[in-house]
Amino acid sequence: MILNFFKMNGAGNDFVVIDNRNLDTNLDTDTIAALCDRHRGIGADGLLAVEPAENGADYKFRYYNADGGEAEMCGNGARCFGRFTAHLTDEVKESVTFETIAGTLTAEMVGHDVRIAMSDPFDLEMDTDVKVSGLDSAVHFINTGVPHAVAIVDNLPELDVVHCGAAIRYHDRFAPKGTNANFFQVIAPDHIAIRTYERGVEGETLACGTGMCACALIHHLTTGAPSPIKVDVAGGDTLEIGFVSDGNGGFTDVTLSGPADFVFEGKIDLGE
Ligand SMILES: N[C@@H](CCC[C@H](N)C(=O)O)C(=O)O
Repeated sequence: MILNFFKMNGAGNDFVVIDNRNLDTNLDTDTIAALCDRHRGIGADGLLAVEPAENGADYKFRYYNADGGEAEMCGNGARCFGRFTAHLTDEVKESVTFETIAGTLTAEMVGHDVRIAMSDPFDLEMDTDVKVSGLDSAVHFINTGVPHAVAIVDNLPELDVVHCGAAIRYHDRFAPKGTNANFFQVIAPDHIAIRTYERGVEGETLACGTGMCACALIHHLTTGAPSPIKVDVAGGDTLEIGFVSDGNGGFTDVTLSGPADFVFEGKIDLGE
C-alpha cells in the first residue's frame, strides 16, 4: 500500500500528517512507530490523522506519539492540524474546529501563526512531593489536554532533561499512564524558557505545546504573572500562551499561539 503524507512542524515538534477523511487507512502501532523512526522511516515526533467529525465539528483529530501509542491531544500538532485542514477545501479557511479526546478545539489562522483555543486544564497539584536525583525543585502537575509534570529550575541550559525527565515520566506517582515532564526557567516576569521530555517520544523534543501551556499556568500560579506569557522553546521559537485565571488554580480560555509549517509532501510504500 502506498501512503500519501505531508510532513509538518510546529516550532520544531514534527509530524507526519495524513488525510484519512474516508477512513481507508488503518495504521497499526508498529507501522506508526516505523513511519516516525528517524533512521528507517520518515522521522517524526508523532503522526496526525484527519478523520471525519462525529459530533458536529469540522474534523476529528487523531494523534499518535512516535512509539505508535495514541494520545489525547498535542498542542503543536493541533496547530499543524489546523493549518492542514484549513487548506483541505477549495476556499482556505480562517478557522477550523476539531474533536480531540481532550474536547473540541478551535484553530484560528493568525498570519504565520495558528492560535488554538485549548480545553480547560484540570488535575492541578502544586508540589506533588515527587523527588528525582539531579533535580532540586518541586514537581508540580497539571493536565492541559495531556498530563504534564512541571519543575521550575535556574539551570535550564545545563539540566540533564533526559535523565530527570525519564525519572519523572516513569515515577510511581504518575503510573500507569505516565506523564510528560517540563522544566522551565524565568527570563522576565512575562517570559519563560522551557525544555520538555515527552512521553511516547521518550526523549527531549524541540517544543511541546501542551507543555508550554502547563508551564505558563504554573508560572502564573507561582509568581502572579498575568496573561499572556511568552515561552521560548528548545527549537528557538517564542510562542505565546493566553489564559483567564480564577485566582484559585482554575483556568479558562487558554490559548496557544505559534507557527505551524508545511515541510514537504511524499509517498511511502508500506509494503502491505
Ligand atoms: N507534542 C505534544 C504532546 C504530544 C503528546 C504527549 N507526548 C503525550 O503522550 O502526552 C504537544 O505539543 O502538546
